[in-house]
Amino acid sequence: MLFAVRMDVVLPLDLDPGLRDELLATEKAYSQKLQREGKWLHLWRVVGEYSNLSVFDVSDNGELHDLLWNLPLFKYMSVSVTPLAQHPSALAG
Ligand SMILES: O=C(O)CC1=CCC(=O)O1
Repeated sequence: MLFAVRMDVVLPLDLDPGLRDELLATEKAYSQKLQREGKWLHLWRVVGEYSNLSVFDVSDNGELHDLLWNLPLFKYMSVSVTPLAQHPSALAG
């Protein structure tokens, strides 16, 4: 199942710089592991915002929920999820 996910990140201004660096490094490693596993298909920066648009390929809603819940930055994000289906006019699926 494919899902488009938008993540908007807001880090507290007073977040300890060491903790911030550690969180970002952990987030990067986590996302790259899921990309290598073929679960996180696309990861795009939204121009001008601390946000990304991503596409996930997972088995069901529960797997997506768990992947998102375990994002190291999850507590600093707003997340919106859009389930995707094939478009009948699409050349590539
Ligand atoms: O920077 C972001 O958009 C948050 C994020 C998601 C995966 C990652 O590595 O950073």
